[in-house]
Amino acid sequence: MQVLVFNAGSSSLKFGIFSVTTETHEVFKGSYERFRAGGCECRFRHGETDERGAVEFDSPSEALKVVPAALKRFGLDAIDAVGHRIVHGGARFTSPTLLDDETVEAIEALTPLAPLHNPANLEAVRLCRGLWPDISQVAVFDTAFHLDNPAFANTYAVPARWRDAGLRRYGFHGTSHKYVAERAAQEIGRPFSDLQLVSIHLGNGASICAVNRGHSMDSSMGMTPLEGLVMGTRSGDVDPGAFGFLSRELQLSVQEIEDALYYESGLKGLAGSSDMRDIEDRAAKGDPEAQLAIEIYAYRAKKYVGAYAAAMGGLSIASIRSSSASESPSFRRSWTAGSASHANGTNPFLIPVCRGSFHRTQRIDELQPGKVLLVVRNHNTVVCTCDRSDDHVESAARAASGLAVRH
Ligand SMILES: Nc1ncnc2c1ncn2[C@@H]1O[C@H](COP(=O)(O)OP(=O)(O)O)[C@@H](O)[C@H]1O
Ligand SMILES: CC(=O)OP(=O)(O)O
Ligand SMILES: [Mg+2]
Repeated sequence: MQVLVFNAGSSSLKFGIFSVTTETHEVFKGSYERFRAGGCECRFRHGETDERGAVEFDSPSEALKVVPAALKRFGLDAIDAVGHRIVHGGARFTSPTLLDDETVEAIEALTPLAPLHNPANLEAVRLCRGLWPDISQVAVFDTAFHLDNPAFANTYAVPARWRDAGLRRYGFHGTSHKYVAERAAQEIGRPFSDLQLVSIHLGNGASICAVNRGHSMDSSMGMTPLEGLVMGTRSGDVDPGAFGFLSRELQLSVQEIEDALYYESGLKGLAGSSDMRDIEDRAAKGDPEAQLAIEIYAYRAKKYVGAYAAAMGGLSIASIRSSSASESPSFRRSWTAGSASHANGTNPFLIPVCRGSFHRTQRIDELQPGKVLLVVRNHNTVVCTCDRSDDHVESAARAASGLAVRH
């Protein structure tokens, strides 16, 4: 079965064709990213072909329209099912779901809780439903993995009437965290259900998940993908007291504050660009603003790792799925800063929060681009071989093939 999969993210459009039999095998991988006014970068990989180029689209939505032609050019337009990564599935979507008018409408209703994502995800759904009305379209949800988080982790300490209205924590990047955690367990040959794992996902959106003995226990994102880590354009954690301050001092409306937290904050707010590659270039030339932005970004992530290790009562593995971790020397310096072992280049951030010592830790500067690093306590360290862009899409391909067969 040939499955087309879309991950229409906040800063990129990724898609792939999977051949799904007993094994799931990616036969084509396409992406449009680094959108700027007037253009973006594209890449298509198929067999021996690895084509890179610059094209004129200035948004993922523009790029989406040419995907069918790109697939046709590679002779890949015979499709049996389509899988879509959908970011917010609310409390309703607990598992992969066939898309029809009613489910699409329900996902659309969740747009206020994921304004950067659900509209982009649904554009891909609409395009595919228009092109292939008779083919099963399946959604997999970032939120589903976290839906059984314990109440002490997913409840905000706010008035009951707010909670009754639906104010609660969800968590995102669930397909990625689950995929990486399962692969981590496989790599070290231990049951998933035995491990206390912290999964660190650093992309344009970024989150950390405590995966406790096979289940998501907590994650740094909340009701929306705005809480938690510093991201490309999103602030992550900010004192809620900021709303009153900004309203009184700068006379900003709720909408203005929310827009700034989603679109103008994070790395962009700190250093003028949302892309770690730009900031790394400037940091390497000694730009203090860029250096501080990277320090803040790394520091916030490290804080969550420590918190989750403490919350789970231990830590077997930390995994990092991140281009910045693999390719930004300033990030790696900040990540290992503040530790006595810094001098020998190990990645010691876990030591203060773990009992015992590390048998051996992976040098973070050995992390290969596109790979996931696992830091394993009392085991030989393993670099897991999953590609950083496979996590959401592979989950979607499996789900789509399963549901399409049953449909
Ligand atoms: N070579 C690189 N070096 C440093 N950072 C990178 C590199 N490639 C990508 N990044 C960072 O990762 C982000 C893209 O993450 P990704 O997860 O692919 O996007 P999305 O969150 O839109 O799916 C970029 O915005 C950039 O900050
Ligand atoms: C949920 C989220 O932040 O997704 P992305 O990383 O694709 O922006
Ligand atoms: Mg992403």
